[in-house]
Amino acid sequence: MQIEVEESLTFFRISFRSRSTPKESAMKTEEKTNVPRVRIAVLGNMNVGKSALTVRYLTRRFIGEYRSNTDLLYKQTVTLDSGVLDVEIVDISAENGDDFPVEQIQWADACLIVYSITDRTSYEYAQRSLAELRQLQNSPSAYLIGNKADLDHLREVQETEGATLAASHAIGFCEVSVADNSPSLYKAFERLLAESRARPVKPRKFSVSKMFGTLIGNNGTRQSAATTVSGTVVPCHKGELHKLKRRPMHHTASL
Ligand SMILES: Nc1nc2c(ncn2[C@@H]2O[C@H](COP(=O)(O)OP(=O)(O)OP(=O)(O)O)[C@@H](O)[C@H]2O)c(=O)[nH]1
Repeated sequence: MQIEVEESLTFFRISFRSRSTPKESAMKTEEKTNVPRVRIAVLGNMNVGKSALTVRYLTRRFIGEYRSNTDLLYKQTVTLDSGVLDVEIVDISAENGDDFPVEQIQWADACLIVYSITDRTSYEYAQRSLAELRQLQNSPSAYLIGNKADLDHLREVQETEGATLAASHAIGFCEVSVADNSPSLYKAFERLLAESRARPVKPRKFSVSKMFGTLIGNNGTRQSAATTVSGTVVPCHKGELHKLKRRPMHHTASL
């Protein structure tokens, strides 16, 4: 089954409307003043599950086929134990070729590098990406994820290989199954958010004209301390993302 992006977004928008009254929305806007922001780039070869993983984290849902040949920017507000955080996640389309997406990575405060344990080529892509990342000045913090752990019978990459690669770059690593809703996925995001939490910022104006849809919160199965509040999805065409400058990172010990 293939779900086109816009169909999915319509679904999310409907769900969002039932959640807040205009008064509540206004209050949320006010509360958002000075909300810290963290930007995450999700990087990996084609078909490793980048979109499924991003949507799973933000909505707790698994979308089997999420077809998009452009980068998608997700904006979401999450509540962690220590407070509210604006999270922006760019799901980098691998269909734009093999070039390392420097602009997207420089835009981000943190980078999730994903491969599939069933696809050695995707592991090699992750290896190259980590090597490229290391070359960048002021490179974002990173985390390595081996996805599709439910397909152990098709495994081409051993867990120790992922762990060794991550250790050689001094970053975190876990294997997950986005399909099976592995709790480790949420821990990976939370660790990245904790490492990359941005400092408080001035209020921002969201571009309604660019707002293609709305992502909703959870489906009642709370997986972690993070609770999704509201969000938007913005398709980012090549060259658009880097116009948004990265703000200086503000590291905190914990959220
Ligand atoms: N078995 C299994 N399939 C998964 C898992 N995660 C994603 N998939 C499937 O893998 C395929 C690719 O998932 P996507 O999320 O579209 O992957 P992507 O990396 O965004 O792909 P591109 O858009 O090509 O860059 C889809 O058929 C998903 O249903 C998982 O944990 N287990």
